[in-house]
Amino acid sequence: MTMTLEELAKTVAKRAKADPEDSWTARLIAKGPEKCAEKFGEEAIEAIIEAAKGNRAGLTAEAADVLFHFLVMLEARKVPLSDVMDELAKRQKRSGLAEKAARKGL
Ligand SMILES: N=c1c2ncn([C@@H]3O[C@H](COP(=O)(O)OP(=O)(O)OP(=O)(O)O)[C@@H](O)[C@H]3O)c2ncn1[C@@H]1O[C@H](COP(=O)(O)O)[C@@H](O)[C@H]1O
Repeated sequence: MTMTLEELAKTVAKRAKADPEDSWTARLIAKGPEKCAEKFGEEAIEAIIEAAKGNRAGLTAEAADVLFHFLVMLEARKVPLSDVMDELAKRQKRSGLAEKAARKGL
């Protein structure tokens, strides 16, 4: 069983409109975009800790939390996942090092 980020983003958009009594997504969204961003940051730190420890199972679980809360943060600010993917697609023709060098030249 696998799922795509696009599928999860659709679930997040749907659950954002649910009753906060019944949905973690709706509860977070109801607290506002700043809280959603803060929660994403907390989950990212938990993932960093597991990565630093070399705990693969822990990192897998925390990475899932990061991706879910990343999508909630985007939903809270109404940034579509497709815009993020389009931004990545634009970068596909250029290596990250070349992009960094070009930015330094600005
Ligand atoms: N993928 C997730 C998902 N990942 C994590 N979480 C929730 O995120 C919350 C994280 O809370 P906490 O930080 O308090 O928990 P913690 O990270 O264990 O932290 P500690 O308290 O242990 O330090 C938990 O309640 C998890 O259940 C998620 N909640 C929902 N989803 C997806 O969203 C769908 C809709 O969920 P609802 O919005 O709840 O209906 C679900 O069917 C899933 O597909």
